[in-house]
Amino acid sequence: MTKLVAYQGCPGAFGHEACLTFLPDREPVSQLGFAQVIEAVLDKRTGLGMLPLRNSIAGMVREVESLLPARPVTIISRHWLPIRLHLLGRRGARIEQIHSIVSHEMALAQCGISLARLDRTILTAPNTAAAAKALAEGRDEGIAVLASEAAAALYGLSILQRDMQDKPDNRTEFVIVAAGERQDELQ
Ligand SMILES: O=C(O)C(=O)C[C@]1(C(=O)O)C=C[C@@H](O)C=C1
Repeated sequence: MTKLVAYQGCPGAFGHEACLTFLPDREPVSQLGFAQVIEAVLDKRTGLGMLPLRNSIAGMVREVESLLPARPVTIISRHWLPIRLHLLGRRGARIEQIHSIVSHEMALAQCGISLARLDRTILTAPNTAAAAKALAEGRDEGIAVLASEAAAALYGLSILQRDMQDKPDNRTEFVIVAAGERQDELQ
């Protein structure tokens, strides 16, 4: 049976990249939110869950920080993933046309300096890759998203401006969680 790991978002999300990087032998399973990642683990639909806990610029991921002690899951390992955030637009879009920038609130918080310089309307999305997918499926050339290079390639978006993060060594600590406290019961 294929071993599974739950993550929040869709392919191209940093949670997805964390699964491919730190658990390459497991199949990543997309979940809508962080709470659903934990429920997937507790319901035994996946053996493990991958959750972002803190970022070197933006600090703690508050929702994950409060969920972890509230549910019967154990952190079995911790890993830092480098995070590069690029400004992505629809193919052919130019940066002058952009009126709004959309991303996950943690990603937006990592790019405060570049965003202040651009001075556009800021909108939040549940996930960086979900924002990229919605942009690709829509029609508005005035919207850009902050997301990964993998998301640009997956959803056919153009990179309008590279490396929007405030510091070049930006990184997020991901935790791998399992149900209960016994590591030898993992599926
Ligand atoms: O939106 C994503 O792509 C995520 O995986 C979530 C998340 C987070 O919640 O911190 C993960 C890593 C980055 O710090 C930005 C966003």
